[in-house]
Amino acid sequence: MTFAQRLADQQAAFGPICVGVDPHASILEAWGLPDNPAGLTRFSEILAQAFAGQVASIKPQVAFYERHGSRGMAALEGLIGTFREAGTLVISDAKRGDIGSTMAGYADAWLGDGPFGSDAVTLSPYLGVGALKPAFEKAAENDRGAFVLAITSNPEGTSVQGAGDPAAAQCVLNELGETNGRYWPGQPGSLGAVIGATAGERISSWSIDVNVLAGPVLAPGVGAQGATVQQAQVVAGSNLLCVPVSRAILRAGPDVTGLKNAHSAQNL
Ligand SMILES: O=C(O)c1cc(=O)[nH]c(=O)n1[C@@H]1O[C@H](COP(=O)(O)O)[C@@H](O)[C@H]1O
Repeated sequence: MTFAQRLADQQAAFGPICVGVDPHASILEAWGLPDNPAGLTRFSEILAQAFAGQVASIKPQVAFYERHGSRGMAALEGLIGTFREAGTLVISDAKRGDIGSTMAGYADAWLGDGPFGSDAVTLSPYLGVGALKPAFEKAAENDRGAFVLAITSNPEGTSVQGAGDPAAAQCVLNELGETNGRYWPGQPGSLGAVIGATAGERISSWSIDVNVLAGPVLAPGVGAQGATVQQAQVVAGSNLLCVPVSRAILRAGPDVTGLKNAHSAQNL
């Protein structure tokens, strides 16, 4: 089954809120855990108790594992394996992007069957959407997905993403839509876009058509960055909406019931 279909099925059962797994030093401290690989492992165990098999998806931000070197990355491998075994989709937030030949290495790492193999990965299109082709091919071959940055939740992206007419962000969405149509004709594609829940005004002022994507939209920015789930619904247009929420959920930890309630409170 395609990633797009699996995401739709999971969200029909559990709702569109994806648990953002961002173990900032301050979150570990608030949870009474050390800022080291053992702390990350314990953090993952608590998250698994609260959410494995009980939410549609999680989005681990790999930076917070990378900062602890190989033992940090081992904790990430454990997290990915535990959640995928429980049937929860894992969207690894690695924001990769490089020339095609190098991209093939990233595609193997994040969309293959190795230790970081995930259901989907986030990608950056600055080297060109076409340069990401090895990841798109791997996604099609292995029933995985990708979310490519289009209009990010932070204000600093505006000068680059809004440049040109049509805006660069529209060009990214157009190329993704064409590629979805080629790999997954007649059905929703598994190549998604990242469109911040905070991006409503930019979408209007740049005259962006998000529906050309015909794939899922990952809309971060809800909670700590000030946007609401209703704003996220607007930016996704007619595409399937997936809403990652990190700090606004994790702040309720380490109490497992508190975490579950914080997830439900955001859900539609
Ligand atoms: O790709 C992302 O997930 C992402 C894109 C974007 O435009 N803005 C954005 O905040 N993110 C990520 O989404 C998460 C947001 O975290 P919270 O603001 O705590 O919910 C972080 O992991 C960010 O790296």
